[in-house]
Amino acid sequence: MSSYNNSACFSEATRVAIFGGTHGNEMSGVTLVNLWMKNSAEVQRKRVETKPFITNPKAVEKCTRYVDTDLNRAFTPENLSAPGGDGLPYEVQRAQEINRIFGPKGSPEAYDVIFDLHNTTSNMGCTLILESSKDHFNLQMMNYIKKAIAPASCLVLLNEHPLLKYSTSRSVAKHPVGLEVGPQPQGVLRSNIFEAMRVILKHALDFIELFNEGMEFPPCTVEVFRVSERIDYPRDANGNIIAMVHPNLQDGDWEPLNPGDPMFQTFDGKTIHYQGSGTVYPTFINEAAYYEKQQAFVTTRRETLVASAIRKA
Ligand SMILES: CC(=O)N[C@@H](CC(=O)O)C(=O)O
Ligand SMILES: [Zn+2]
Repeated sequence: MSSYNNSACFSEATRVAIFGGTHGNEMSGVTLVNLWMKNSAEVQRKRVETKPFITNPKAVEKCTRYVDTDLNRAFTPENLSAPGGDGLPYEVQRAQEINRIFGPKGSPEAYDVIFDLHNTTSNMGCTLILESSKDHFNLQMMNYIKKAIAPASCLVLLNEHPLLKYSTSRSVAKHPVGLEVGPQPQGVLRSNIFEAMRVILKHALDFIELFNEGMEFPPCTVEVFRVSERIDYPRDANGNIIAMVHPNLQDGDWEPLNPGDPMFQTFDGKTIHYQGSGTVYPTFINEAAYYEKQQAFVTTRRETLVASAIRKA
């Protein structure tokens, strides 16, 4: 019997996957997953079967983000149902395989939880990425992880923007969780970033184990940063970049950016100021992989979400 009025019930989360190499040049996730594929003792729990998995082996081999197209944008209904077999782009074929193994996306047979490990060149620290503000299981997990790693901090980025949301590898699972840790250059391993990622995974798996053992989690609140706007670099008529991230903004991920604050610096030294309507919290500032996506940073707004009590059905 539940001790709370409105507990949300979920079935036991026994099928859990850890994805690395969704982007083949993000080395902490690639390295941790390769390590756990050799010996998975560290990521197993009594009531959880954890499958470490390299999602884009060809990109890992070449140490590039992707081969044909970004795998972490490829899990659309169109791609997942596209006929064409060997004629399809490599990552679309791979998305279909991953959907067969860990999905099908949106079905009761899908994996319970998928952790997808990423690194960023931005100074974001530890960031957990959620795709839904209504997934109370994931919100409770975020609360647990934040408490477990304190006084170290770990922020939650919520991407449920109608236009800026994309079809991730982890979206195949019932409860998708992205883990983004930086700063770490592409193709480089940094021990502090690697260890931070490893610790978050430990707490996340401990949470799932406690849930499966029948622990009931009381209602709580979770501070999240909701994706609001994509900001591109200033460009000339030919589409070439004419300014860089301003030194005041560089490495200032999660720090408030107010209207009038410096945002870009042109090559001839002029400052371009932020023109928004209120305080925002920029993140993914100067991420290397986002030059091709015409994104200098994203703005977010801070909110507090309420998670209901949860327990095992
Ligand atoms: C730098 C990087 O790859 N970030 C991830 C974020 C995510 O997993 O949602 C991406 O753009 O796919
Ligand atoms: Zn990535």
